[in-house]
Amino acid sequence: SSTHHVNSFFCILSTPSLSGFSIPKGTTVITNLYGAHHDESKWHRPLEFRPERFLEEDPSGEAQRQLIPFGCGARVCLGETLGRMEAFHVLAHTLRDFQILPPSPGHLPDLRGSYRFIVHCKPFRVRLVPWAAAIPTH
Ligand code: HEM
Repeated sequence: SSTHHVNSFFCILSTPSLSGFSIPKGTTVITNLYGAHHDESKWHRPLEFRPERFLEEDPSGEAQRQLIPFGCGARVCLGETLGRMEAFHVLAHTLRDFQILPPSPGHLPDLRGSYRFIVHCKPFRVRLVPWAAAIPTH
């Protein structure tokens, strides 16, 4: 959920305190999106792969309250609508047309990211098998 490891850098112009912390004018502040998305006080077992937590009907509602991959507030990502639309279309079309399989059975990618300004996953291979090839026609 955090492709951006951190948000933009903000320079404090006049706010004397933020969430109870005094921050001197002129301080550069970098918010930690990865930290916000892995905070155990906000997410139930944040490191566990449970995609269902992002469904609207998830009873805990944690993702609805805590997920901020595009940042928030005055400097929220300007491309959020486009980004969401693109991600939806690319994923939906890929999953509609292909089965995504590991290169060999049980050979799964390493899910640990490589953390720079943007989180990258380590290079891995998959096999894209067209559904048409898997479904007999008669
Ligand atoms: C999955 C795709 C994307 C993600 C996860 C993403 C995430 C972010 C994040 C976290 C920020 C910083 C927000 C903050 O500091 O509070 C940001 C800023 C920004 N993003 Fe995106 N973004 C995505 C796609 C795009 C696209 C497609 C565009 C443009 C077409 C775009 C344009 C911008 C701009 C202009 C800003 C700076 C806004 C500002 O500082 O006022 N982003 N984005």
